[in-house]
Amino acid sequence: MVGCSGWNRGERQRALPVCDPDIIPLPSTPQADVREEDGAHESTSGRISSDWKRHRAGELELGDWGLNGEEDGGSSSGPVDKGADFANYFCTYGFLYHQKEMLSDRVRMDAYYNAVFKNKHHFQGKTVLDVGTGSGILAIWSAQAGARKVYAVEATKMSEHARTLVRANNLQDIVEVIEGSMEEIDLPEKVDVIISEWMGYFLLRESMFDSVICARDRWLKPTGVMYPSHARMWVAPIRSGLVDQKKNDYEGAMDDWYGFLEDTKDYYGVDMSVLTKPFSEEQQKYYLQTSLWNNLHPNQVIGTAAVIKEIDCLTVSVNDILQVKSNFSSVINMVPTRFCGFAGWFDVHFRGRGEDPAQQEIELTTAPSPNNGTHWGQQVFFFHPPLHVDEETNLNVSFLMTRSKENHRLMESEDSNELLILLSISTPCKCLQARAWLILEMDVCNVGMQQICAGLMAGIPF
Ligand SMILES: C[S@@+](CC[C@H](N)C(=O)[O-])C[C@H]1O[C@@H](n2cnc3c(N)ncnc32)[C@H](O)[C@@H]1O
Repeated sequence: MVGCSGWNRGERQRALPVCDPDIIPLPSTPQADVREEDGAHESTSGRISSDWKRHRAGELELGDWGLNGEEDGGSSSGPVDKGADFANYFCTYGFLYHQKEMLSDRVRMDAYYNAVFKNKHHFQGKTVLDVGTGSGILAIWSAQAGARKVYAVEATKMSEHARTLVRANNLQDIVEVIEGSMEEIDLPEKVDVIISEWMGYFLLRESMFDSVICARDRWLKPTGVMYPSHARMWVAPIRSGLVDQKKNDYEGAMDDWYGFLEDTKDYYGVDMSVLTKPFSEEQQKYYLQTSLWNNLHPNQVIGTAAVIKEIDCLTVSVNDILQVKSNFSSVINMVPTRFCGFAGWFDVHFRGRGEDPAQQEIELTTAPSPNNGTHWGQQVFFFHPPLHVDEETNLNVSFLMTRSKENHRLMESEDSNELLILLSISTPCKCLQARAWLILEMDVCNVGMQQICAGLMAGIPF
């Protein structure tokens, strides 16, 4: 089954992802601009087109691109079904419009450009492997920075455009574009540098880092350098007007349902009201409690941000990223405000390696920013209803995010001490999803309760 349009309702809900249409929550949905009470502006607009955001959110179906599941982009690997993997993940990377969206992300581009050209010593006379070269941009920069040889591996037909671009820039003697899956191709030699832009939403979505790890273990020399070299995941409490919009949307869906019940009874003689509860639960699970993509303004972050995962790209294993587990504290640092949920984002660093460091370290961050948003934005998890909190309220948070197995069920949990909130985001990418628990314990004299616990279960896109 390729997607499922059953969830489409205007622009609010999206097709269920391909791999697990029955149980996987909806992808994050770019929302309309909403203004907070204090004027904070949550924008999902900007440089990045909605098609791109929808792609990275995994929302587009094959039909949207005029492809069918039989087409083979030369793309798959391992145990993942090749057709599904191409349909879910690789197909859109084969389009120029789509590569252009990444190439138009100035924060991303400036970071990689500076990382390469301010650290030419890592490239001059060296061999480089670009994992997932796309248009070939990172391979071309590597060659321009002085690399002796660059292997540019790309799973999709974008490899043909990359080859054309390499030739047009007269770098064909240095850059060799190889069409194929990183896991399946062979190189004639080991390399000094692996460069790749593998980061998905909330860092680990897309599971592309698995391919980079595989490449590193097979092809990086013992003295080799990773670009980027380090990555971190962050979480922080937020306020947001979108929480009200989501609630209104949910109530609108229920009003619509009641109208539908009346019509069905009046016109067709069948009383469907017995389905009201499952319909409502479906709406809650797959819309109300589904996390979403957003570009937050920094003043919507209402407490200290915490690092929940640190990755050394040189040493990390796939096992290390199957789960993200963290206990952290956050202190509300804003005058009485609404605590609507959490936002997650990431940064990566280009530091070289211990004995061969960068001359100039570069950071690429996707944190909320007034004017330097990225196409990654932030992933937002809401509570319903939001809580009112005072300055200096302590939040003690346990975070557990696990890459899901195919067809796993969303977890349910009952605990009398906990208010369980199920939030979910989803991905069709590589048939891998994840779920996350976020247990929130608050020091809540300010809100007049002893303890509030919230659980979060999310299909985090890996
Ligand atoms: C996020 S894009 C980055 C493209 C380009 N490097 C850039 O920075 O603009 C990732 C690219 O990697 C490719 N890719 C992902 N996994 C791959 C794999 N296992 N083997 C080969 N290519 C892969 C995708 O098709 C896509 O073109």
